[in-house]
Amino acid sequence: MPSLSEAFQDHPVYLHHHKHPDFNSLQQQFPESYAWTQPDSDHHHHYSDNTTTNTVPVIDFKDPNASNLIGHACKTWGVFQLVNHGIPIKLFTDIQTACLALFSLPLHQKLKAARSPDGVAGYGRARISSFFPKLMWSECFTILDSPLHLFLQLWPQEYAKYCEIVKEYEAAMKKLAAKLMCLVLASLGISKEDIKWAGPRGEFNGACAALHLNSYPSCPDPDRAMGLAAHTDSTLLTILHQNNVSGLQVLKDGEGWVALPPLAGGLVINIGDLLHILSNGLYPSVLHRVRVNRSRQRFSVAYLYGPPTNVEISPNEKLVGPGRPSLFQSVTWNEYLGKKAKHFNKALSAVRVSSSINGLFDVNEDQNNDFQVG
Ligand SMILES: C=C1C[C@]23C[C@@]1(O)CC[C@H]2[C@@]12CCC[C@@](C)(C(=O)O1)[C@H]2[C@@H]3C(=O)O
Ligand SMILES: O=C(O)CCC(=O)C(=O)O
Ligand SMILES: [Fe+2]
Repeated sequence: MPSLSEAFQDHPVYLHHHKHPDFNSLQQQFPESYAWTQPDSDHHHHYSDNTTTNTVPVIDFKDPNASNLIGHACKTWGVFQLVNHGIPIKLFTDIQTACLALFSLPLHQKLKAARSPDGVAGYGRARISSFFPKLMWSECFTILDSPLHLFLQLWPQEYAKYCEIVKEYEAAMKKLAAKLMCLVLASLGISKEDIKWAGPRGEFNGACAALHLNSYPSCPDPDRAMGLAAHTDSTLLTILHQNNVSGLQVLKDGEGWVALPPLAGGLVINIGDLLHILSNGLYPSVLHRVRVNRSRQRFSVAYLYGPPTNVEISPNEKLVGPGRPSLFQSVTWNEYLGKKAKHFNKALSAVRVSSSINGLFDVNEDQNNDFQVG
């Protein structure tokens, strides 16, 4: 089975035209290369958090009705917050401590574990940076399975302690993701028997995943900056832990950008593009972005969860029938990551049956690669 680390071999991303940021030296100044809007531009009106009263659903995992609630949240939002999931708080404090230790290292040290242009794992800026003319106010670190080699570079003495934290965190996320998959699929009328790689008890053992640590330093001009530009994840689902600093927003039809305030001990679960495909378009992969603020550094830990890299994902046959044509071609995760690397937010349209037959693109696709930040 090809590994996730090979996903970008044919689509290297060279970010050398912008130097790596040293945010420690940028605390006082705000270079124009990070400015997504003009000073006092009209966009400022759109910038303030939406005053909507509509909020992202919060779901109690122990609720006997959880599957229905999850189904409703996935269909209407593509995202929800999960509480009472049984993951010990200590795991969150540990992984957040690891984030702080990692991103506080001097830049030259972090660069010893830099991600290569055709690689997935390591330190750098978000891959999607290459699609934008402006820099994002963030840095990230991606881990596939074991971080041993990378952590040895970062912490020649203390690597073992941080490796252990990552190992425990990944194991807990893997279990939770499998449970969530069962509930999400059940809400679509799909059972684990319908998914070949689910395994007899729905353990989804062959699943692939990446752990993505994000740091958003405090910013001298947050209104003009962008922490992480609007994107969807290519995953089946993503499980995100944020420290107690807000910034994450999701785009809701007819509402605009809606903030997802951090809930103590809560997790954000969002649908990714592959589940959008598997659900034959019933569950939207939600467009999300991160804004930054003037005084507080924000950390987040995303567990990007997908199928074994060589498994073909296509609309489930239970969701296809007369009057309900299959909307997507079948695609493996690695193939899809390749499309994402090439087309970014137009990748879903690129695997749509209608667009490939007619050479047409979705009517709403133009907005998806838009540079607009409002
Ligand atoms: C498995 C992966 C999904 C991801 C690319 C990656 O190889 C590891 C990083 C992931 C991430 C996180 C930030 C947003 C995103 C679009 C990106 O550029 O890197 C996602 C990728 C994705 O879901 O497509
Ligand atoms: O930092 C966040 O809240 C979101 C991060 C994210 O979207 C990602 O890592 O894919
Ligand atoms: Fe994301």
